[in-house]
Amino acid sequence: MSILSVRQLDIMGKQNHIVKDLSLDVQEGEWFALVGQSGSGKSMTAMAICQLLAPNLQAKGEIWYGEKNLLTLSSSEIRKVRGKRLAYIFQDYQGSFTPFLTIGQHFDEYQRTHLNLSKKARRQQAVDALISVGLNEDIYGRYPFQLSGGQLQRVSISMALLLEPDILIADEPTTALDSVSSFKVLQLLSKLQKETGCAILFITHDLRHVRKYADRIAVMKDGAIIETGDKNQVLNHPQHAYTNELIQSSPSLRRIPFKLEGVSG
Ligand SMILES: Nc1ncnc2c1ncn2[C@@H]1O[C@H](COP(=O)(O)OP(=O)(O)OP(=O)(O)O)[C@@H](O)[C@H]1O
Repeated sequence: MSILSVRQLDIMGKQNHIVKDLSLDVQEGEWFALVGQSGSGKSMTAMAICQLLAPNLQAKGEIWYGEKNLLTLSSSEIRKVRGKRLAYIFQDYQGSFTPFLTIGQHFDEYQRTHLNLSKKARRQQAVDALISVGLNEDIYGRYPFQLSGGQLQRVSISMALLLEPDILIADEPTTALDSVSSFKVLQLLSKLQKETGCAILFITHDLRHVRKYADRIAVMKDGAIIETGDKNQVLNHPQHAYTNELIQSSPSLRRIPFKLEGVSG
C-alpha cells in the first residue's frame, strides 16, 4: 500500500522550472531511492514533501500522505505531520543543530513539541534512542561541536526515528561523511528500518548505495522522472540512455567495505 503519493508536482522559481510534472509512490516499509545527477531536483522534491521550500519557490500538484494533501495544509497542520509521522534527515546535519544547545536539550525541545512525557521519561527515551544508534549515554550532555560528523548524523537519525515515523526522508545523509562512517550510517538505517517498518525515501547520486539497500528506484533528470521501477530491473536493464550513463559512471561496488560490522565508533 502506498504511504506517500506525489502527483504531478511542479516546483517553480521566478526564473526557473525546477521540478516538472513529477509523480511517485512510496509503498509502506520500502526503501525507495530517488537518484540523479546534481541539480536534477531531488532535494527540492524532498523539501516540497516536507513543506520546507524556500519562500521564493512555489509548489503545485498534490502530495498525499494518507488522507491529507500536504500541499494544502496550514503551517500548524504540517508541523503536526512533520517530525511525527513524516521525519527527515538532510546532508547538512550540522545545520540541524544549534551550537549552544546540548544534544539532550535538542532532544528535549523535540520531545516537548510532540510528546507529553515527564522530564525523567524524556531523558530516558532520549538515552535509549542514542544507545539504539550505537552511541553512549554521555553524548546526551555533549554539545554538537564535541561530536564527529558520523556521531552527529547518528544523533539526527535517532531523533528522526524517535517518534516512530511512517516515512523517513533521507536526503543524501552520508554525503558529508567519510566512507566508513557512511557505511555505518547506512547499515544503521537499514537495521532500524527493518525494526520499525518505516518507509525510506532515500535521495542520492550514489548508485552503490542504491544497489545495496533500495527496493525501488526513480531516476531524475532535469527536474523530471525519466525511469522508475524495481531496483534490479532498473540497474540491470535500464530503459533510458541516461540511466545507463549513470550506471556506467558509478564507481565499482567492490569499493564498499562490506566486511565491516557493527555500528559503534
Ligand atoms: N531557492 C531557490 N531558488 C531558485 N532555484 C533554486 C533554489 N534552490 C534550488 N534551486 C535550483 O533548483 C535546482 C535543483 O536543485 P536540487 O538541490 O533539488 O538538486 P539536487 O538534484 O538535489 O542536487 P544535489 O545532488 O547537488 O543536491 C538547481 O538548479 C538549483 O539551482
